[in-house]
Formats: sequence, structure tokens, C-alpha cells
Amino acid sequence: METAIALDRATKRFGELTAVDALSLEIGRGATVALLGANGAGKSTTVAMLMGLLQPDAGRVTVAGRAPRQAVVEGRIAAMLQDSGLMPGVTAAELVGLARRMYPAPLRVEEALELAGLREQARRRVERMSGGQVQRLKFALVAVAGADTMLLDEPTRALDVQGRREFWAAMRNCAAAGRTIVFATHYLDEVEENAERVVVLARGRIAADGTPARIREAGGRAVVRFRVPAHETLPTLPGEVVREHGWATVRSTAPDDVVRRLVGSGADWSDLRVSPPSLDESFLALTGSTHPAHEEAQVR
Ligand SMILES: Nc1ncnc2c1ncn2[C@@H]1O[C@H](COP(=O)(O)OP(=O)(O)OP(=O)(O)O)[C@@H](O)[C@H]1O
Repeated sequence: METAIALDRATKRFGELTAVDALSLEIGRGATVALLGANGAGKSTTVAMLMGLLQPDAGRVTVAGRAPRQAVVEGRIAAMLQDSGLMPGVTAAELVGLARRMYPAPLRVEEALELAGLREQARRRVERMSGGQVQRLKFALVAVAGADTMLLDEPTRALDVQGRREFWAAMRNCAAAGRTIVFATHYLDEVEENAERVVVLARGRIAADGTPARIREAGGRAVVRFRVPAHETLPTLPGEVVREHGWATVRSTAPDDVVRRLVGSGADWSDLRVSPPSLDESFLALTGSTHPAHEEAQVR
């Protein structure tokens, strides 16, 4: 498969701190990849190196086989960075039209707005747009580049559920058109739904790399739950057992063994159910962090 992005032992230091630590990663063309990691894991620094905004102190970074800056100039890669502002007083179509002039082989303004789901809002002024529309306009500003690779750094930060849904629908339009998309996020549900590959970063290194399902299984514990009377004695089960209100909950990396022992025990249990490991819990186990989410993610 053709390589869209390659980092070869890329390292970035800020004084004493190593933000990205000999990171090696290859992303094939057309892939949709999530970069996951706690605050400070090195996601934004990696994105900045891929855009040529930061130079690695050691190692190599290439985009479409070129130096990142060259790839940017050639319009092969475009990014939606965190907290970028928008010029007020102009319409969505005017702004996308301005951005379009920077690229050698851009899309038409209408195409970019269509991809971002903003066809109806083409003539709306930037300051009259909702948070979700603004975020999709930022996406249109990236999409108009017509680049094969798009980097999105926390694109749905602070969006409500509807805004996030609309944003990812726009992103999937681009993915379906064969673009390579790499996005950094803290929202694990977005990863499950929108990425075919997840790269988990911790302290500037790769903690895990695989499909969302594999990542879930790599670090997570399944949950086995069943009804059991409070006085009933249970056999020793491989996992962490919590009993309350007539239910037992077992968190285990070996759910089959839990069920086998229960069945063999003759204990008086019922209503057994097994749930797969959650990505959330796996993430915590893999990164050793407290919680992957920003405050705003926790209140959702
Ligand atoms: N310009 C800078 N100067 C000094 N330290 C920096 C700079 N940029 C980033 N860092 C540090 O490098 C580390 C990695 O930061 P980075 O922004 O890449 O993490 P992140 O995974 O994107 O985090 P977040 O989820 O909070 O955006 C952090 O410890 C951060 O404080």
C-alpha cells in the first residue's frame, strides 16, 4: 500500500521534556486513523511535525514521500489545527474561496461546502454560524485544499452531540472519497465509530496500535454480571468481584473462565450477561492515565 505518512524514530524535545520520543509510524493512503492519548501525550506535536510547523530534533518525518513543508506547498496535506480563529464579516463561501487560492489543485468552493454539509449556509456570515457550523466551516477550509491527507486536531472539541454527529458525517464523506484522514481526539466513542485504526500515544511513544476492537481487547477487561442471592457462596473467580443489591459484577481478562467456573460451581446464579471490554477502560490501562477526557468530555 502507498504510504501517506511516515515517521521514522521522530523525536521532538522542548528543553528537558521529550514530547515525542523516537516515534515510528506508517499510515497507508486512504486510511482513517485516530490518534488517542491523554493530555500532553504528544498528539499535537506529532501533527505539527507532519505539517512542517515543528522540525524533529532527531528521526525523519515524510508526507507522500516528501519533506512535510514540501507536501504542504504542493497541497498534498492540509490540517485543521486546534483553536484556529475565523475571519469575521465574510460569508462561508467567501472564506472558502479565499482559502482555495492558497492551493495548487483545490476543490471548487461548492464541493468543499458540500463535503462539509454547508451547502445551505454558503451565504451565511461567519459570526452568525452555530458552533457546529463553524467547526464544519473549518473543515471545509481544509477540504478545499483537495489534499490527499487531512490532519484534524481535536476537531469536535466542545461541540454538542448533534454538532459532533454532523461533523463526522462530513469527515466520512472525505474518507469515502479516498482521502487519508488522521484525527486526534479525546472522545473514545468517536474513535469506535470513525476510525479503522487507533494509535494510542503515551508520553510521546506508541502504547498500542490496532483496530478499535483490538485496542479494546488489549488493555480492557470484560464484564460478567449475574444475579446471585447475597448469602450464596461463589467459587473463586478470575477477576475483580463486586457484589451488591443481589448482583455480582466480575471484571476479568478471562470471561470464559469466569463463566466456566460459575457453571461448574452449582451456585444459585441467574440472568448472566457478558459485556466486552470498553475502549475507555482499555485506554486507561494502556496509558496508565487517570482519564482521557477533558473536563467538557466528562460532563457530556
Ligand atoms: N511549544 C512548546 N514548548 C514547551 N513544551 C511544549 C510545547 N508544545 C508542547 N509542549 C509539551 O509537550 C508535551 C506534548 O504536548 P502535545 O500538545 O503534543 O500533547 P497532546 O497529546 O496534543 O495534548 P492535548 O491532548 O492536551 O492537546 C506536553 O507536555 C506539552 O506541555
